Amino acid sequence: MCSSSSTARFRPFQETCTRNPIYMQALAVAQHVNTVVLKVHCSLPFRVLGVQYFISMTRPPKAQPSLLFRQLFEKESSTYTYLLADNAHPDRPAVLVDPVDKTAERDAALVEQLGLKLLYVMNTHVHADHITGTGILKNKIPEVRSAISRASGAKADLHLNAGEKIYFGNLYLEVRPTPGHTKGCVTYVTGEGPDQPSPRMVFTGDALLIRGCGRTDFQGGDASQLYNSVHSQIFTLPKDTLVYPAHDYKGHTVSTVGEELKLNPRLSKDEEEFKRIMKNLGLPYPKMIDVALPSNMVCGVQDPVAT
Ligand SMILES: N[C@@H](CCC(=O)N[C@@H](CSS)C(=O)NCC(=O)O)C(=O)O
Repeated sequence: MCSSSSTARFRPFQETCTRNPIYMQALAVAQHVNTVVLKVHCSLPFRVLGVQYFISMTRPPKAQPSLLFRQLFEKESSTYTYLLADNAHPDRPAVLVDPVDKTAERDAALVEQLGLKLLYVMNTHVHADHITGTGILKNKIPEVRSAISRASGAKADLHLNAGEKIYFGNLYLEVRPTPGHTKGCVTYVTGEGPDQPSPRMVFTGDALLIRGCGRTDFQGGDASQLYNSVHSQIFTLPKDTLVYPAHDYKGHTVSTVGEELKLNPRLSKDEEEFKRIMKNLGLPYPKMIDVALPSNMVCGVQDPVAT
């Protein structure tokens, strides 16, 4: 609301700007962030040299965010599955990242309830601890295409290469190679630009976990490679980028690049220290590894009768 103070004297905008360094500073800040418009007639009153000024900041209308986003959990393997869709597009096209066989029915039902058109089921890598839900989803929704990195060596409808953009409506995920946990690991990052989600979101699979990272002791794992993958492909993203991993064992749901750069107890160290930590993890092999690996090399169960 505008002030109704009778003592206030109003000066024209030009005059106040050129005569008053505080206004000049405020204007510089406003121009810097490029979203704020200064006016001299409303809100925040302040007094300089006995003259009452008023300043208000208004944001221009922002484009409606069109991303529909769901983080879903499978408790036996502590796996996160992510559903993303372009809500503003008439078809509401969608992608699923890292579904699990045990919760594939739930995911398919959610897609249907929300009226989405599922285009791709995208895996970040060949998982060793659970069977992917990709095959089951393909059986339930025949138009769906499975996707995984070419480097994984797994069978899929779509083999992804570094830098590729996977579109769902006007939104997209960019493919970034992040080997080290497995040789074919990739990370998916939401698009860059005014029409894409802000802040950006990164789906890191097992390369980067919240306050942790994927193990490097099988499937072509390599600690040095993982360290360099995360530092070059993930930690170079803006600090406010939201980090969504494929697993969490401690109840975390989301982090940021800035938070992990500073607080990740493994990846915030130098490479030599990181390699020492990874060598001494002493984790038992995943219980499901012998059934999960062969199944995931063909993107999961292909025949519903066999489930
Ligand atoms: N106990 C679980 C497997 C736990 C495990 O090894 N998780 C992997 C990701 S799935 S291959 C991992 O990289 N963990 C890193 C860590 O620091 O925990 C099971 O038996 O399935």
